[in-house]
Amino acid sequence: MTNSPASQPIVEFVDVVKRFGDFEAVKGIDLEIMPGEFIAIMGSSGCGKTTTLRMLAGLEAPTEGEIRLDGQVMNDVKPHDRDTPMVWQSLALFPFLNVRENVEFGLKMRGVGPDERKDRAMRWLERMEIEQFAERSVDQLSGGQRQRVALARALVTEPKVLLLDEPLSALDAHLVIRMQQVLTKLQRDLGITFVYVTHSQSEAFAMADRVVIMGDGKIAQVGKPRDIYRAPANRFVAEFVGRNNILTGTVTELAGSTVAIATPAGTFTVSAEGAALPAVGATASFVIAADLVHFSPDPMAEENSVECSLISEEFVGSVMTLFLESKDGTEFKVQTQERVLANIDLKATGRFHLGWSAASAHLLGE
Ligand SMILES: Nc1ncnc2c1ncn2[C@@H]1O[C@H](COP(=O)(O)OP(=O)(O)OP(=O)(O)O)[C@@H](O)[C@H]1O
Repeated sequence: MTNSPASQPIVEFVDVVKRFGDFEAVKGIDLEIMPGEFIAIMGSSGCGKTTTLRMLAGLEAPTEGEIRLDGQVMNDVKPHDRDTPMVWQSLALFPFLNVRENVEFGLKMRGVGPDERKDRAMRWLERMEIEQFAERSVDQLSGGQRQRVALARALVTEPKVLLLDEPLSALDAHLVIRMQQVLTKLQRDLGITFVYVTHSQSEAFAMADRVVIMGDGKIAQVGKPRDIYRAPANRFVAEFVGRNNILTGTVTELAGSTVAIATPAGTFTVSAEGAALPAVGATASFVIAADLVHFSPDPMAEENSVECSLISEEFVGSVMTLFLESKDGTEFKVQTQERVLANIDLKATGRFHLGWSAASAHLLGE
């Protein structure tokens, strides 16, 4: 468990670079993680997220920069001398040990005696609700049960930081949701810092306090899930997060902190609150989250509006996404609850007016 004062980061990356030969996999990252935070590192394949986690675990050494744990530089500390166990997709449970022995393993390595080992392992198996399988061989367990054994094994030594590398990616969709709940509850109850690598936005956004978006070996944005979704820092993050409309045009007017941008689909106003104001004549991009776009078969009194024809619709759970196109061919996405559409015959209506406020549009940085 952590003894760090809450205001001191438990993990610090200071200008960390990792090169494999000539190839730079991690290109100078700075990141502070606070005690008790649930951090998700997210990005597409090859962006360097696993390498970042492996450096924190001590499985790779940084080429440049410093990694600190609780204020101590860890660059040359071996994995087993760190308080940062890792749980990953393939689990790496020992097939020749039973469930309880797997959980006891880390304690045995630390010289804890057999009675205490057994007690502590059993407590963790109970906590993970798998104590009835204690004497079973690990290959007689389901995927979800194995995942719980792996968690119990990592947590039995009461680490300061738990590292998780795509731990749910081999599980069925329904089990993923169940294990997400188990993990978030566990993290809250224990107050341990979790650093969780995933390529899945839904996993990252559902569980993490803050999400780190990585692209091409660099950190593109760090923030709360909601802030990343509503206010992506740049086009890369906006595209990665998806479910939004990204428009680009020329700045035609500045009025206070509102910017008018002429795009092929029309001229729209965007709030530049908190962002650097672009110059008139400059090219600028902005994003409007699909769920902040209103729509109606009739013209609307909104700050921004555009007429579109409906191309297709997608229905997932109770959420409906409409794909539309303005006269010039710009695509728009609108997301709404299915019940809102209950009284509209989409196909017969065909054309819709979309509208949004300047405040719900967000100016993108470089
Ligand atoms: N040991 C290694 N030797 C050479 N290149 C490596 C090594 N490990 C990783 N890389 C390269 O570094 C880059 C980043 O790899 P990393 O595993 O961190 O990506 P990732 O974001 O976790 O991707 P994925 O989601 O596919 O696991 C990749 O281009 C990868 O091929």
